[in-house]
Amino acid sequence: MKEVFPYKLYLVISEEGCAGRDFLQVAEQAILGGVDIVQLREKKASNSKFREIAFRLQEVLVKTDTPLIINDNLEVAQHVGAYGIHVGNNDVTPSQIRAVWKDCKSIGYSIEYLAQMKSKEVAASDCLAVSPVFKTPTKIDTITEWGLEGVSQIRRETNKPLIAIGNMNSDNVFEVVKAGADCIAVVSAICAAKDPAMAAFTLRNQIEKAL
Ligand SMILES: Cc1ncc(COP(=O)(O)OP(=O)(O)O)c(N)n1
Ligand SMILES: Cc1nc(C(=O)O)sc1CCOP(=O)(O)O
Ligand SMILES: [Mg+2]
Repeated sequence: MKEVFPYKLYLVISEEGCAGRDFLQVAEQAILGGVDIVQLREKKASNSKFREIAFRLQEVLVKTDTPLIINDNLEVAQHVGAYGIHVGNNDVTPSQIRAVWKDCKSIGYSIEYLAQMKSKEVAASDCLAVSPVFKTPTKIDTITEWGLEGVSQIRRETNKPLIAIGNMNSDNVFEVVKAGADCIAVVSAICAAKDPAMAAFTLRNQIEKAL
């Protein structure tokens, strides 16, 4: 049987986050290096701009059959025919998404409190983000810094695929996977790297070593 979420290295990208470099080239290079799923996270774009950027990214991703996840925006996700969507506690809920987007292949949901684990929203999700594993300047409106013990604690509560996010880098991904993560999601470790392909390759190697 095909695994629902076989992905190991998850790039979260925005046009602005690539600091002047062409974000499509960054995505392309990252995939060459070992990224196998990409999320477009455009927090400030209008719907029409978000759609336009998503279509451009989708054109790059289809060449390698790499799934596109849209952050937050259900309208954009459906419009571009994305693989799935990622949402948190202040967004449209996984159960609302499930009710209206019948062929959505992946709903990701951020876990910020342990109490969420018993919720119907976790039940409606396909994969869960440990949000964040470590504090990060890339996203400062976070609540719990889970740490390695938090990853293991959430692991014990679910068999759903766990995505670790927040300050993930080549020095810590090995132990984060050992603690129970199935997939590592990054922004800076790839988007701010001089060589995104090499950065992805190094991260992927560490992940594979830990599995
Ligand atoms: C893979 C992944 N994990 C967590 C998040 C954070 O989602 P959320 O809590 O909704 O915060 P914003 O990204 O919307 O600011 C994510 N986007 N991706
Ligand atoms: C998009 C996002 N979500 C987070 C969460 O904790 O839910 S942390 C984050 C940004 C991760 O960036 P970096 O890899 O640069 O630390
Ligand atoms: Mg969100």
